[in-house]
Amino acid sequence: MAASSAILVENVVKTYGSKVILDELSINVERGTIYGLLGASGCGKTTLLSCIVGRKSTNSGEIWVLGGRPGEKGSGVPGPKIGYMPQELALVEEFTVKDAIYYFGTIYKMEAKDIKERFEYLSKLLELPDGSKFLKHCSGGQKRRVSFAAALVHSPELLILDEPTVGVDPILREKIWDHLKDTVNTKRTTVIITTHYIEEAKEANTVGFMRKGKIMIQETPNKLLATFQTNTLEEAFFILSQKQNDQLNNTKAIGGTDQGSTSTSVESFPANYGSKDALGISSAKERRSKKEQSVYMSGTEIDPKRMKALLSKNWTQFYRNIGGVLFLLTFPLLQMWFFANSVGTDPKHLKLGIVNNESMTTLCADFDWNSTAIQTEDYECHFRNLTCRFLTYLEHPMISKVLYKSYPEAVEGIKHGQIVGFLYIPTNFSQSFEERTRLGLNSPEWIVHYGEIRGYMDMSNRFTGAALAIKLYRLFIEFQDKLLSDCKLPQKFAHIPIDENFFFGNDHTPYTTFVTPGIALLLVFLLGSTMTSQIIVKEKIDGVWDRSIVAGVSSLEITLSHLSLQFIIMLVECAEVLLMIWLMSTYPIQGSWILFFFILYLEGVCGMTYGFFVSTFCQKLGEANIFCTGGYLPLTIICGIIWPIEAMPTILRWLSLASPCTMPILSLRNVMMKGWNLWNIQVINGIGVLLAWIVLFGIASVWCIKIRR
Ligand SMILES: Nc1ncnc2c1ncn2[C@@H]1O[C@H](COP(=O)(O)OP(=O)(O)OP(=O)(O)O)[C@@H](O)[C@H]1O
Repeated sequence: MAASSAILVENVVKTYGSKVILDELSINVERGTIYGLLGASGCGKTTLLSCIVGRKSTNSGEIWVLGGRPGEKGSGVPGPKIGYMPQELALVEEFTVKDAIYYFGTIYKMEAKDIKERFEYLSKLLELPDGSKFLKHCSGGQKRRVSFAAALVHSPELLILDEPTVGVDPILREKIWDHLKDTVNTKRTTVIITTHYIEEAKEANTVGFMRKGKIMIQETPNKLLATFQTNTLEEAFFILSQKQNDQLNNTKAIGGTDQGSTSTSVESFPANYGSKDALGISSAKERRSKKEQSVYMSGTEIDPKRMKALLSKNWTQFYRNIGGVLFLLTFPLLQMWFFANSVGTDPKHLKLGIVNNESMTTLCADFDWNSTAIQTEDYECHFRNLTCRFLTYLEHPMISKVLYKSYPEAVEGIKHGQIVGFLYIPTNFSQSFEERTRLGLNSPEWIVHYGEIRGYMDMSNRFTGAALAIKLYRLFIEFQDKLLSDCKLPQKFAHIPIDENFFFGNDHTPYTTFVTPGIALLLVFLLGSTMTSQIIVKEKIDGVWDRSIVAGVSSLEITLSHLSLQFIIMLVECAEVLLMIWLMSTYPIQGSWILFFFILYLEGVCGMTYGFFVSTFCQKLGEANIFCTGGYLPLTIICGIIWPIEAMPTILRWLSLASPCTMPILSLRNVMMKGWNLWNIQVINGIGVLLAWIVLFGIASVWCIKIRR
């Protein structure tokens, strides 16, 4: 009777974009009955069930479940009143069979002894694998039975089963139907079940035939067979489908659209169609706005028992995934090690060509160093064989000398990538250099010309070209220093007239020191965003997130349970990064280690909130990866560790400063190199930017969750 309706769906329309999935669909499921929802693949059965359990919102129409609207406060839906078995397995692969049943039992707030009893009962009934067997080692059919048991564990008032018998052998299938009929008869449980095995729906009290987003008919199986005078439901379904096609074609032929409802569905709708009054639905409830409904749906309750179950699930998932644990814990160490050993140190063994026209380089082997600069009694200095003397300065780990006979040969060497540059030493270099030194500003041009060594660099590789050019310049200054000293002249004349002095590091402070804070922050941001997005998107893909929500867990509980574990992982990862900086950096942290760690950790948390935001709109792991790594690359480019932000166009500079990395990098660098403390305005700015992004990503995530339902 109408008063006993468990589910009432009235003129529901659901679309995905412009595609109509549920087309003014109506069904009525009476309490204490089994309703078999049949239809071809893709006709919208799963979508309908998702709307009934509150997983999906509708465009229009009404849905009432157990006297309330799904998602409405106090309706109990989603919640423990429902036992939901989705089409996907929606189980945690790292669980054992027993873990899976206990997890759902706990979030349904069952006592441990009751869960144990039900587990034993369901193990026998559904022939579940051994309780200690890992789900990832179970067959597809075994997993489906575990999933089915998880929906039954708390003996719910309403069972919503999406193809529970797929992959189940015929004997067990019969057993399952016997169990369903038994619970319906003894406990007045209501069951709505979809199946591809049309004939097994004969066991249902009512069968609804669904096609093209509509219910063509809903009747008792016997009545259907009698009406269509067939022996099987399959034949009845076939006749009805043809009838619907004919009607749609006729409607089109007279200028209608195929969106109109078929007369079949209207005519054959049973008379005992439930009324909202009979379901005890007040008009006040009806007036409740959709907005209010969706606010509740986003879920803000926190229940300690459920939180415990969720935390335990996440922890089990984490530690049983050995590959994941190893990756998360070793990645920061490896990354920092790679960085410290590959960035900032001088290049080695760069091939430098030498064209020595002054003296054959082979003769340099036994040249006399002391005879290269001889001071006479009139305080003049005479140079001989300076080339050989200079070449001793090129015995340096960065340089590997390659001798060339002529200038054109050396040019060919550069062109063919055999050397990264070459030095050309003219004939009479020593003599010309002496004249040039002696005559100074009065030197004729040809003396200047022959008195200099010419360097040619391959700048297609700017790193090696520039590094070699700077090194040669410095080595020449050293060479000149010593030469002037041998000539008893002041060494300062060897230098350009600028006296360089340094604060916070010096001329030799490695590039690594400058770039370390940036690399560390970018790394933890990347780790945070990928870790959070991957874990959450995977949970959604597996269906565990939605299934937990249908079981009554709030989104906030799931989010918090995930984040709390990830906060701890991030703590360990940041500690690893700090340890590596301590071990490998040649420049000790001048400021507070605690402040340094705090900024690092905050950056990781910012990455996590970004990852969470990404997970709210990504359906696939690959998509989430693209957003995380795709966001990381521009951040790296504009954060100022590759090139100064002062060199950027104004708009880009502002964009860089507002990004979640640039200001925090400046703060961290200043804490490290200048010893700034928390009260320094630049440090505060860096922390402020991070906090602002954390809040922004949080707000954007909540907004995205709401609009995507
Ligand atoms: N998130 C989505 N976005 C766009 N289209 C979707 C989405 N989910 C489902 N659909 C489409 O909606 C239609 C109905 O899908 P649904 O899963 O409800 O069918 P079904 O009857 O349960 O099929 P099956 O029996 O194969 O499970 C399909 O055409 C499907 O491609």
